[in-house]
Amino acid sequence: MINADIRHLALGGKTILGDCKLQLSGGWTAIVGPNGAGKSTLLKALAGLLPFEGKVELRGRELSKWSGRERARALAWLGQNEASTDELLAEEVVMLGRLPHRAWLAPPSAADVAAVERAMRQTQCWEWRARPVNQLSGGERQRVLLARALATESALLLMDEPLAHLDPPHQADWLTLVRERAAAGATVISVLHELNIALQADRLLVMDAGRTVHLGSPEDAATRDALQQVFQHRLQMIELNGQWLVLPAAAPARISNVLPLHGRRHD
Ligand SMILES: Nc1ncnc2c1ncn2[C@@H]1O[C@H](COP(=O)(O)OP(=O)(O)OP(=O)(O)O)[C@@H](O)[C@H]1O
Repeated sequence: MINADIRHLALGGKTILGDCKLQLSGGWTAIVGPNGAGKSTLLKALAGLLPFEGKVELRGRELSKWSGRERARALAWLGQNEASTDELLAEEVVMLGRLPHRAWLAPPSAADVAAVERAMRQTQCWEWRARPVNQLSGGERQRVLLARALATESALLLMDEPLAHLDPPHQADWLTLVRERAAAGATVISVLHELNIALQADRLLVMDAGRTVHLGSPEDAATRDALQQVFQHRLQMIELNGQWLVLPAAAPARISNVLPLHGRRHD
């Protein structure tokens, strides 16, 4: 459903991306890599928010040929540090996700209102729908922005650091939501710093120095090798009950003391 070949992207006269390729259809893909690798920039390019040399195709048609409205319906975007909607009420922010579905200046339809309520209940922010976003905590605000993305009901969700400010129970809720959307046929692509959450994705897209270096399942040893390589072998990777976990290599390896006998390491 999304096919990209970004040959060159520059910002401020500096090359940021080169040789970024991906082809994804369905499922959840986590983009991971070191600071400055170009993860956020790649996600913005996939959303059509930055110019570049190369192409991004959605459903076989170049993104640059989609109208703004078609694009806004086709993909939902959750960015980092969005402050432009701070003066609005939480419910108004989520309703922005329905704009691409509405006729010019038309009031929200019953379907729009229902989609907003559904999304706000899914991210548990319905209770504070009448509060201005600038009075919410970081995690509460993030849940409103996530609801806005969900309310779009797009088949493609692009999320940059969606877990920012979320506590562990809400991170787990986000995982459930993403899995539900992927099971319903959506393609979810998220930039994640939390490698332990990223390792639960269907696929990891590993980036380094402005390039995509590997795309594969967390279960594949080659994917974990790519992770070790881009993080300079500074990860301890441990398999616990069928799930791979990561610790910074500099941290004391105390978890090995509590590993069951079948625990495996991938250094
Ligand atoms: N507007 C800009 N002008 C010039 N350079 C930029 C601009 N935006 C980003 N960069 C640079 O592009 C590179 C990639 O940035 P990007 O935010 O995509 O990385 P990232 O992998 O998401 O990083 P992080 O993990 O630190 O969030 C960085 O070196 C950054 O300094």
